[in-house]
Amino acid sequence: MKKVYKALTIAGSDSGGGAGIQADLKTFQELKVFGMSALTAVTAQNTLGVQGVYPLSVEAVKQQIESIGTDLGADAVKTGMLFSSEIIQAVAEKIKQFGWKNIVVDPVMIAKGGAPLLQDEAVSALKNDLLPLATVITPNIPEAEVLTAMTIRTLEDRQKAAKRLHELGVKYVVIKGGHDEGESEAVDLLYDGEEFSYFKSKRVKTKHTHGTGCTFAAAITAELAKGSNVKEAVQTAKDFIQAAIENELGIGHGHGPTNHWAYREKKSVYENG
Ligand SMILES: Nc1ncnc2c1ncn2[C@@H]1O[C@H](COP(=O)(O)OP(=O)(O)OP(=O)(O)O)[C@@H](O)[C@H]1O
Ligand SMILES: Cc1ncc(COP(=O)(O)O)c(N)n1
Repeated sequence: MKKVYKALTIAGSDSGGGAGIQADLKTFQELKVFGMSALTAVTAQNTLGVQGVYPLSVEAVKQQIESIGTDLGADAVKTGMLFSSEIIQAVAEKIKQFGWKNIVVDPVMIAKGGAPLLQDEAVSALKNDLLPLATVITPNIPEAEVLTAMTIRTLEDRQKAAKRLHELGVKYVVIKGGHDEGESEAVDLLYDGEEFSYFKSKRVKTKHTHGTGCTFAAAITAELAKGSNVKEAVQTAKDFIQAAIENELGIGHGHGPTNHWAYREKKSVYENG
């Protein structure tokens, strides 16, 4: 029988469909991976901002993961908005219990509009409990600054931050360059503990970048689930997010979502000649 690859996202719901579990599940589907989810919080959210945050109980989070772990299993796991230290500890415990591999941690802290999606005191739980289990971590520049307690201005700063994150036990560190706005290219840096690799693309001038981080990390997760190595997975994720940003949908009145089906359409153009 044909192997079905499966990925689990442990994250918050974005009612607007551009970020959070919605972005993750759409991305998994586009990359032909069966998507499953454990919700940590429900947000009332649209392209204009976050109107409400409703965390779930630790018990509810644990039980969802338990339901998946005792039946379906997962070839890769992504974490997104985790909200509190209690939820982070429960997630870490369950990942260990089921012996899951290919763990992608997107350390979501603040939504683009400024709404906090992680409590301040939860940063140490993230560092101490979850990062040692992570295969890949994908902070943007502000998140990397919080996790390393350093200011990041130059590429050398980013390299230094990546080394610090690697010391916390993460195998591969990707520090994304979406926030490096003065540049004409969007450059993501990957550190594997020995060397740095750079993934570059043309920076798109657009305000429709809601959920880029979630989508990028979900694409890495899907590719790891299918057996790609981390470098290959990051390259596919970079191509996926570039297509999703370039082919904007232009919906909503604020910062709109990216186009999750653009990569598939672009690929089929190539494949069909
Ligand atoms: N304007 C842009 N043009 C091209 N690529 C971009 C642009 N903005 C972000 N990216 C890419 O999108 C991915 C996500 O990067 P970013 O730094 O925006 O993450 P993020 O801030 O966590 O996203 P978000 O918080 O919006 O979900 C990276 O691969 C980055 O290079
Ligand atoms: C539920 C949830 N998870 C993650 C994000 C981050 O995405 P962004 O920074 O693009 O708003 C979000 N807005 N909502």
